Amino acid sequence: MSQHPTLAFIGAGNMARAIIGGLISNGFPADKIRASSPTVSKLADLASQGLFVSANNNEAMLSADIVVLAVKPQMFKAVLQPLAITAAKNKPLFISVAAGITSDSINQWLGGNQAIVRCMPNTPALVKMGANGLYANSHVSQAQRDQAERVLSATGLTLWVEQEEQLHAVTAVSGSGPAYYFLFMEAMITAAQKQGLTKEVATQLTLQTARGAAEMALLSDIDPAELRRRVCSPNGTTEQAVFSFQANHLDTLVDNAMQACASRSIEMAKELGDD
Ligand SMILES: NC(=O)C1=CN([C@@H]2O[C@H](COP(=O)(O)OP(=O)(O)OC[C@H]3O[C@@H](n4cnc5c(N)ncnc54)[C@H](OP(=O)(O)O)[C@@H]3O)[C@@H](O)[C@H]2O)C=CC1
Ligand SMILES: O=C(O)[C@@H]1CCC=N1
Repeated sequence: MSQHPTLAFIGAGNMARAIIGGLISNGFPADKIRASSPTVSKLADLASQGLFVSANNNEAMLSADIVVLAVKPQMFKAVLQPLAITAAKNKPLFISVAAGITSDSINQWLGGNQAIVRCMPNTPALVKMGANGLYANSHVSQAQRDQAERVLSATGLTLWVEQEEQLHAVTAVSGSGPAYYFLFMEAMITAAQKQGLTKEVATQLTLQTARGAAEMALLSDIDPAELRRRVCSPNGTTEQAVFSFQANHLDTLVDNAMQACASRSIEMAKELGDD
C-alpha cells in the first residue's frame, strides 16, 4: 500500500465534504479519494478537484482501503446491505460517521466479520480544526486503528474512547457542539446590533472573540473557569453579564441541551438499529 490509503466516501453531503476538504487542504491526494451518491451531477465539484465520483456505491468502494460511511443514519441499513458482497471480497476498513448507529448493526448489515471504526467527527474538519471521537470494534487490527487515526488526524483532534456507549456523549459535546457555538454567535450578533453596532461590526467582533477565547483556552495551562475570572474585574462590566447568565441558569440550560442530544443518539440506536 502506498503512503496514502484509497478512501471511498459513501454519501457526499455536509460531513463527507467537510472531511474531504480538510484532507485535501492537508495534502491528501484527491486522486486517492472516491465519492458516491445517487445524483452524480451533485458531485461535479468533487470530480473537478480530481476525485473519482460515481452514482454506484459498490463501484466507488471497489479496492478501497477505507470506506467512509457518510449517509444519514436513517439510510444506513438500505445503503449497507447491498455492499455486503463487495465487503466480504475486499475486506476494507469501514469508518462510520453516523450518529447513533452501532458497530454491531453496521457489521450485521455488511454481512459480518467487518472491521469497523465508528467516528463522531464535526464539520470544522473542513478547516482542519475538527474534533473526532473514535471507537474500534473487535475486528479492527492495530494497523487499521493506526491508519484510521492517521487519516482522521489530518482533519483535527482525534481521540479514542474505550466504550462504544461513550460516543453518545462525544456526539453531545463535539459532534453537535459546533451548532451550539454558532447559536451563541447568532445571539451575540443580534444583541450587539440592538446595542447599536452594524451587523458587519457585530459579526466580526463576535467571531474574533470566539476564536480568541478558544485559542487562548487551548494554548493556556489555565482552566476556562480561571480564564473567565480574569476577564471579570471586581465590580466591573463582565461580572454583570456573568451574574445574568448564572441567574438564568446557563449551566442547567447547557446540561439539559446536551442530555437531549445524547438521549436522541441513544434513541436512534434503538429506533434504527438491528442489535
Ligand atoms: N452534519 C454534521 O455536522 C455531522 C454529521 N454526522 C453524520 O454524518 C452523516 C451524514 O450527515 P450529513 O452529511 O449532515 O448529511 P447530508 O444529507 O448532507 O449527506 C448525506 C449524503 O448521502 C447521500 N445519499 C443519499 N442516499 C444515498 C445512497 N443511497 N447512497 C449513497 N449516498 C446517498 C446524499 O446524496 P443526495 O444529496 O443526493 O441525497 C448526501 O450526499 C450522518 O450519518 C450524520 O449522523 C456526524 C457528525 C456531524
Ligand atoms: O444532528 C445530527 O444528527 C448530526 C450528528 C452530529 C451532528 N450532526
